[in-house]
Amino acid sequence: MAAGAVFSRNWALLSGLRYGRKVRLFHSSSLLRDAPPLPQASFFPPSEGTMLPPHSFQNRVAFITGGGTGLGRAMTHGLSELGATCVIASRKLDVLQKTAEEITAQTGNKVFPLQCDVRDPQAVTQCLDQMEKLTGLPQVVINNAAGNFVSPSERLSPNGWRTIVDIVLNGTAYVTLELGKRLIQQGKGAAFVAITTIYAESGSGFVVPSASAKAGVEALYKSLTSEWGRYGLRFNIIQPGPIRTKGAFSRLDPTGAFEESMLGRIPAGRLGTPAEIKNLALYMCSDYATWMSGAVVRLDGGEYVSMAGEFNDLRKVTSEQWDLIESMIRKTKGS
Ligand SMILES: CCC/C=C/C=C/C(=O)SCCNC(=O)CCNC(=O)[C@H](O)C(C)(C)COP(=O)(O)OP(=O)(O)OC[C@H]1O[C@@H](n2cnc3c(N)ncnc32)[C@H](O)[C@@H]1OP(=O)(O)O
Ligand SMILES: NC(=O)C1=CN([C@@H]2O[C@H](COP(=O)(O)OP(=O)(O)OC[C@H]3O[C@@H](n4cnc5c(N)ncnc54)[C@H](OP(=O)(O)O)[C@@H]3O)[C@@H](O)[C@H]2O)C=CC1
Repeated sequence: MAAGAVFSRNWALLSGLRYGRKVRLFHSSSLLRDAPPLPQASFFPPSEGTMLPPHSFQNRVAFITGGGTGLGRAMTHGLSELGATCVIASRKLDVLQKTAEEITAQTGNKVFPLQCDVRDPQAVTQCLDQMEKLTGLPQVVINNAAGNFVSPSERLSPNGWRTIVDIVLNGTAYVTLELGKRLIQQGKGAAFVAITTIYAESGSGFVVPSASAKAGVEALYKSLTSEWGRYGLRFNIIQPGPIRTKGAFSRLDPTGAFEESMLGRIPAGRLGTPAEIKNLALYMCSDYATWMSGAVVRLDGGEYVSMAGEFNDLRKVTSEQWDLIESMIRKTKGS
């Protein structure tokens, strides 16, 4: 389908019309179904299992911000399954407790929930004090907590900007710097991973605070790679493409109108899954990746390069149209 047609259909959706019916404009609406994957997705089925050998994180401690939901929960589950004692931290203690209980019951390894708003440096210090008492310092640190919403930039208030930058950039900095200082003082090494996104590199309209903050996180991690390698600390970055989690899609595509055009841009023809991020994060933090530091790995089914290539829309040209185009090109003589 032509890009214009997809846009018109999305626009009709935003106006409350789909397939000629009025629908409620909520992400959770039963009428607003998830867009189906494209046919080529059958070549690229996601694997849900955990990739590394059993016990890969035995006797290790992992600290995961935002570990109660979405991608953070998947990474916590994987680490716990492979033997790690996990500490998960975010604002909503009830959500953390439920996740911690469920994962502990499934894996037999302890998951500790700690309440912490990463925007508050004092809360971060207190949370890490509590963790040190419970488990000691971690060998694995995943900075995954984030806030985001789509909004025209002219509608952003200073507090809207500050909220996102505080969670994403300042929160990651408070956690990373405080843990780094403690690890250095105790002479202990660790693997840090930050979850950013594909538009940290390109920037993106309508998510400007998030794009700015994620770019800052990448600069922070690349800088510390150089400075703190000598202390046994390594830093890597994952840039996920779109993955349907409630936290992300309720704030980035609340009507469900844009999922179809997202899929059209992804050469693999489907969204990513939390398990795919889990397996990459676990590899990055494992003993198989001790030479990996300062890496930025994009995991997006090819979406980023597909959006960037000038001529990529020629995928829509039919074989008959190519016959015409080719004959026109071949008829051209000289410059
Ligand atoms: C598709 C591929 C790329 C995808 C990338 C995905 C990246 C992600 O980061 S997805 C992660 C999404 N998850 C979350 O955002 C979870 C946490 N989010 C939240 O808790 C909230 O959404 C929020 C970030 C807003 C923080 O909540 P909090 O209660 O602390 O803040 P509020 O008091 O509600 O709001 C603070 C100010 O922001 C303004 N604001 C909130 N929403 C909007 C909006 N939709 N549009 C414009 N402005 C908004 C709000 O009005 C406050 O400002 P002010 O009124 O001036 O006080
Ligand atoms: N899903 C996607 O398509 C993509 C996601 N990402 C990134 O993946 C990561 C996970 O996102 P996802 O799982 O989708 O979304 P979620 O909303 O499920 O995850 C965000 C987590 O951050 C926590 N959090 C938010 N604010 C704070 C705060 N102030 N202090 C501590 N914790 C906080 C939330 O917990 P609580 O509410 O309890 O505080 C929540 O668990 C994020 O870094 C996001 O930017 C990147 C690209 C694509």
